[in-house]
Amino acid sequence: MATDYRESSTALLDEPPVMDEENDGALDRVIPPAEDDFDGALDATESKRASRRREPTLTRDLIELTKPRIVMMILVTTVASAWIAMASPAGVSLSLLAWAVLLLGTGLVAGSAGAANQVWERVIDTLMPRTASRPLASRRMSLTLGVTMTAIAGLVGTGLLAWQFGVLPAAVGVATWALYVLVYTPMKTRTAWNTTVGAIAGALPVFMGYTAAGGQLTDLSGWMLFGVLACWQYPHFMAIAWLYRRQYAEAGFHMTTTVEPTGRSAAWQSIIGTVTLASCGVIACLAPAGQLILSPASFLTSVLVIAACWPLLKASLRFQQNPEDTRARKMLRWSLVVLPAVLLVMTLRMIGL
Ligand code: HEM
Ligand SMILES: CC(C)=CCC/C(C)=C/CC/C(C)=C/COP(=O)(O)OP(=O)(O)O
Repeated sequence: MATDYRESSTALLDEPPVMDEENDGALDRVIPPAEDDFDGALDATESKRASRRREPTLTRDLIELTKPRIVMMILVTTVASAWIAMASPAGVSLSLLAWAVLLLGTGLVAGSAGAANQVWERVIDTLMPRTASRPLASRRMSLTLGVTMTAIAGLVGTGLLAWQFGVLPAAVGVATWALYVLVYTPMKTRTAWNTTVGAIAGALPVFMGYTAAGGQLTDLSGWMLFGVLACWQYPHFMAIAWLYRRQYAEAGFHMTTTVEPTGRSAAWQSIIGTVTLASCGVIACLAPAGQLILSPASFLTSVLVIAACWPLLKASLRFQQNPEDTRARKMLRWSLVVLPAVLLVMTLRMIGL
């Protein structure tokens, strides 16, 4: 199992982020110290991390190279998208083999994108405690192996998708890969608009699942799925960008919280992202086949979407009142619950609830 990504993510959700001791004076002028950052907590964080740390092995490093948690969540969105597409006018039912190929192919292409990002960022990753122990950054894995695995996973994944589902889902995968690796990754050190590009890249995989199951690129439900995914990434990432703002600033990344360190912009982006995410979900529930249907099912599922988004909106509003780590961590936790919940409600609606 992955060492750095998993550990740091768990720590991110549970504890105050570890701040670098060096350059604090200079950095404090730009980004004030976190309110709940105190020595006892940092010591506890370090010892918890040390007790969780497992010996890196080649297998664990290969998994970690793919950013496995993001891949898992991408696969959740792929399943929901394919299910929803199956219920669309042009939808086709997927066999067990087709499901397996869809998940394997998408997982390999997404894993290849995560690996390529780590190849690209192998030097800058050494500058952040969050990423410094990644296999390539720590030099446990050679660059040749990293590049080889990136290429094999990408080519096999794309080949599988093209073989089973034709050109369209495979082409969406290639386009997503290119946007994430070749556009988003270099943008991270140039402009905070990188998050918008990342949000598009993170949402595009819904069209892999959607088109693989016969959905058309012109379908409203496909675009509402895309909207849910793209908007969700604002509360999701603004929380992370706040918690890691010092590490991002020290490493030279341009994120909303490093260019606008009061947290106000991050908070508003989270609020607007959550409201728009809920709106996309509601539109999809009201018009599952493209036309407005006012029925008890439309009403019930719309209410469920709003109820599912409510805790995230509340967390974002509380963060807006007072941007601090505990509130950001709540936003992040809720983001990871809200996405599968909204996708579940949308799926139930589309398949005929
Ligand atoms: C603008 C887009 C996004 C950015 C910048 C972003 C960034 C991040 C970062 C930096 C982390 C924390 C990792 C750590 O603690 O080291 C994270 C966690 C995570 N992200 Fe995202 N992410 C984005 C979009 C997505 C998308 C599209 C998905 C999947 C659908 C996703 C799923 C996750 C998951 C599941 C976690 C794991 C939290 C955990 O480890 O428990 N993210 N993200
Ligand atoms: C099918 C396919 C190609 C899927 C790709 C999925 C994809 C593009 C996910 C993007 C999510 C994203 C922007 C993560 C943050 O990366 P980061 O580089 O900011 O994270 P880091 O700082 O942890 O490296």
